[in-house]
Amino acid sequence: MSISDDFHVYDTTLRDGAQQEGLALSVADKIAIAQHLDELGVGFIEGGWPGAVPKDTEFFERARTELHLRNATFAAFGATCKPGTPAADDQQVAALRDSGAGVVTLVAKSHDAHVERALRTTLDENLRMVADTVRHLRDNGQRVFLDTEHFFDGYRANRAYALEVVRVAAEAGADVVALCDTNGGTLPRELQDVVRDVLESTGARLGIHCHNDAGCAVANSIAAVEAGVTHVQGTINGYGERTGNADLLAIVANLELKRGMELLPAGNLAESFRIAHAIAEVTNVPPSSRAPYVGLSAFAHKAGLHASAIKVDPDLYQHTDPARVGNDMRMLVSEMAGRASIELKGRELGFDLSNDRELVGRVADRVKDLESRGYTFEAADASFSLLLTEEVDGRRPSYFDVESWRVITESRADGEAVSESTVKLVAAGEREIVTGEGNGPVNALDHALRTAIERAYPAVNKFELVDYKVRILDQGHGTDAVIRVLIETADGEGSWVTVGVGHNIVEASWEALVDGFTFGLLRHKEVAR
Ligand SMILES: CC(=O)SCCNC(=O)CCNC(=O)[C@H](O)C(C)(C)COP(=O)(O)OP(=O)(O)OC[C@H]1O[C@@H](n2cnc3c(N)ncnc32)[C@H](O)[C@@H]1OP(=O)(O)O
Ligand SMILES: CC(=O)C(=O)O
Repeated sequence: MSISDDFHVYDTTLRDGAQQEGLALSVADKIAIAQHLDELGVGFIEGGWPGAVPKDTEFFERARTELHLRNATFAAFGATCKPGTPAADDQQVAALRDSGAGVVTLVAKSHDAHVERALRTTLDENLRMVADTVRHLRDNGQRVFLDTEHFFDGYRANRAYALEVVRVAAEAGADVVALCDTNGGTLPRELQDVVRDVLESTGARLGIHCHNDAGCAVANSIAAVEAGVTHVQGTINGYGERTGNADLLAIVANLELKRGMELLPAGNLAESFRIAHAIAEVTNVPPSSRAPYVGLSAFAHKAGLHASAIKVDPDLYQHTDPARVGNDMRMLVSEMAGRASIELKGRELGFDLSNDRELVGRVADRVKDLESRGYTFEAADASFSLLLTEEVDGRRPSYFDVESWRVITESRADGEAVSESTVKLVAAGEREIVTGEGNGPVNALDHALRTAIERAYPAVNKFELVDYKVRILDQGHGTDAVIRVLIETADGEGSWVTVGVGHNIVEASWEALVDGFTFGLLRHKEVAR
């Protein structure tokens, strides 16, 4: 049974979410996602369409033994029986019956044109298919929910018939009839009027299933709840066919935080950020940084004026406390920063700048100047931290003095190109002249630099370049344009990003590389020698 039957949080990531372009889930992926969903505390997990999609059939088989759900109940999704076929003789209905799922969610036509043109049957036969299939599964001891496909378009075309489908399903024993905005084109006020009418006309328990084609899926779902539905469907990260389904985490956060409803087990809303990102890892679809509540940018502040108000009270520029969904407020330092942005970012990085107005102003001016030359600090916290340390201490943190570096790339007879670099520097009083080889110039410089300083600073062996991004800044200039390089370095416990800018891609990379190593040594509390 679900946590509370009064209100259903119904997740369809594994079925409708998997209908998203570019998303392909293995059975193991589906099992991993189901575990996350159960941990989050949704009431129902729609696992797929057994009998139609072989992977989904296998998922239900394996789920029976491999998953021990604490909060959720599995729902198997599938269509009503075929026209002219009794439900008891329909093979696909049999697969739903045999899936072992406690709930079967049937999809049924409720739009007359779909019945006549897509299903190619009569309106009465469709009603028979709905009633027969619901009764058959109920007799098998399963709970039945019914998704009324294209309900809102169907209601517009033929209200009496759309209502009749809801009535017939409820009378046959469907616990919930979910009204589907399948094409996602309905707007909130109209949707709310329709939901109210269906509730009054049929008395059935209603649910809502929205798609985001008009950008209104979450708003429509909330509007439906406000009109009286007690079952809401959606997907994590809004995955789904075309523009996606309603984002379930945004719906739940809105209802819990703004309507005072208790939908997840106590405290679990704060797991939203972690679970949205963990599921994105499994789907291998980069999470949208601008997703409401759980996006990395959802509570990131860039404008100086915003920061100055946030310094007084974060609520002045945030609709809710990010901690309530497990997210964090972040200050972005850029050309749009003012003194308050610098002060708050400094605090985030461990510097108390509150009493040094002049220093903060100087840092803001330097950031604006550097950004006008192509640097970006909002993505390169580590370079900003070095800049700040330089202003606070009066000198840039430095662990080695570079005399010179050079790199050549050679194309060999076998067609392979390899790079070789030489780095000359002084570290801990010793002059080092080191060569490094690599499959590219940055790789060769990385090898030479770490070899040159590893004797003085062994921590450098933990550093690894995990990401490298290049961007041409003034695209009109072609190959002599200004280049920006962002390098992400990791040490097994965390990662940091540094920036370099130059007309030469290797020069820009070298600057980012040196900053990356310098910040890493600072992070490891190495003492400059
Ligand atoms: C709105 C939604 O997202 S609903 C979920 C949709 N999901 C999917 O389609 C994913 C899984 N689908 C599949 O694996 C396949 O499409 C299947 C197995 C369901 C059907 O495959 P096929 O039999 O090859 O036919 P096809 O894919 O062309 O589907 C159309 C058939 O389904 C029938 N059909 C469509 N809707 C329904 C319904 N609600 N109830 C019963 N039959 C239906 C059509 O009448 C047509 O039948 P016909 O071939 O006998 O004329
Ligand atoms: C059932 C379903 O996924 C829809 O109508 O959109």
